[in-house]
Amino acid sequence: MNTAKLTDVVAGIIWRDGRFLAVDRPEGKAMAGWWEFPGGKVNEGETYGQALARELHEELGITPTEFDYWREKVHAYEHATVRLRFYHVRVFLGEPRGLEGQRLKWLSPHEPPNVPFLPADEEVLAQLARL
Ligand SMILES: Nc1nc2c([nH]c(=O)n2[C@@H]2O[C@H](COP(=O)(O)OP(=O)(O)OP(=O)(O)O)[C@@H](O)[C@H]2O)c(=O)[nH]1
Ligand SMILES: [Mg+2]
Repeated sequence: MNTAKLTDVVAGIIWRDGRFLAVDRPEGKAMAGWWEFPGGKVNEGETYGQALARELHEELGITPTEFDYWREKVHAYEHATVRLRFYHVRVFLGEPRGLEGQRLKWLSPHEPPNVPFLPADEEVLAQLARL
């Protein structure tokens, strides 16, 4: 694995009433049509927490106020190897909206998602179901 090209990504598992938020990747983005946890690439000079708050604000218009690091997952795609850091977001301000044209779904961790999640997320979903 080429770790020199590791891309750091943060993603939020945003909880409400026992469900978490899934979004799809809109046309124009790499891997459009796949579903994921909202988030994105960490910028230089940013902490992971700052990156998470920025991405959730850019993509959904919300401000996370209570979140905890959960686990990481390294996955090699053809174009890049990503190191995903997942956070449980328990409390946030604002109502999530798909500001980049994403569709939103609140999913139960105990039911099959019935939408195609990014390959790197499959193991994460399976672990969520066991929490
Ligand atoms: N946000 C997010 N990205 C994921 C997940 N799983 C996963 O493999 N990725 C990968 O992580 C990488 C970065 O995510 P991103 O495209 O959201 O980055 P970004 O918001 O900064 O987008 P941009 O590059 O268009 O500005 C992509 O290669 C994406 O495929 C996930 O659950 N959430
Ligand atoms: Mg993103």
